Amino acid sequence: MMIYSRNRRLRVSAAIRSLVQETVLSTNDLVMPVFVMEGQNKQEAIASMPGIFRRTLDLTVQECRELYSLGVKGVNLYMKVSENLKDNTGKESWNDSGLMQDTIKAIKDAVPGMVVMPDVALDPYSIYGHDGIITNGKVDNDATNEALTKMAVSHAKAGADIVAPSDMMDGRVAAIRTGLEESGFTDVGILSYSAKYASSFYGPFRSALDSAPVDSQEIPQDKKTYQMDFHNSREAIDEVLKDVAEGADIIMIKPGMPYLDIVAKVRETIDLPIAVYNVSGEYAMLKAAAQNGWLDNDKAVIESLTCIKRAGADMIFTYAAKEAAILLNG
Ligand SMILES: NCc1[nH]cc(CCC(=O)O)c1CC(=O)O
Ligand SMILES: [Mg+2]
Repeated sequence: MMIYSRNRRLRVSAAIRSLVQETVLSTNDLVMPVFVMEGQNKQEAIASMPGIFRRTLDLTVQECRELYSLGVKGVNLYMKVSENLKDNTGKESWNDSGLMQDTIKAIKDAVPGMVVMPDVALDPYSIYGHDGIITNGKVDNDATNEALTKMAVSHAKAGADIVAPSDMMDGRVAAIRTGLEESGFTDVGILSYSAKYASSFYGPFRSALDSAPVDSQEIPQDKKTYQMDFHNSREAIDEVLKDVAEGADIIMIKPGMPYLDIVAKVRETIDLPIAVYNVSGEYAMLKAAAQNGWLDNDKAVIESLTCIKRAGADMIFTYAAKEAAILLNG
């Protein structure tokens, strides 16, 4: 039997393979999450995320300069909030001279071209470690939306390009959009974490910010009443379509690697840009294996990010953004 059609013909040389490549990762696809803390000229390593640090504002700005010169054009900001500033309402989050607001201003001053995307969620500011205000032992959806709106408007005042709500309250995109329009911030975009799952892969992030739900009988011990159930995928489409209708500019799916079926499905459904979050636990797994010599770090980084793009991501939030940019720049 003659075989006329041979797929291996297009794999014969590196040059042919490069001509037929469907998906190519570039620095244009990368967004770096950064952790900021109070103080000056200090950085603290995060044990469960090798290569990742919490930095004070001055060092964060320096890092943003470096990222931008490597071609990373977006940063996603998270604050380590002092215990004495935490309460149930999260009101420090809309303090116009809070650490987040100062960080946004400082980055936009030093690196104006950098797309600054602050995280909009209450957990780092909450004494309970929840993404919402607690009323009678429950996460109060509508009260939380009011807080998130104040927070997003305060970020916009500080100069944020795009606000990124990661809380999973219902109706918060519409609330935030209305707040931004009413305050005149018509050009500030919303990147909505639309399909965010209650995931065990967020563990290293929560230890980086000390933001896990606190151990108490009075409050839910997990985030399952607002983040999605990982058994479900059709529900993700419903979440995404609602956020599109409410005025989201970019939608996010999170986590990344174990959820690429969701990314592909959403890609077929909507035409807005899709962001995917390659989360802390995914990063930790890869680093742990690489440190043991069980995986080739550089190859695994580029492969995993390229595959996330292949599934349908237009941009990837990843702790490997800097090292990937260095590798891509050759
Ligand atoms: N609003 C909280 C938030 N924003 C980003 C992450 C996780 C990111 C990561 O694991 O890298 C989390 C954790 C959570 O929902 O508990
Ligand atoms: Mg939703």
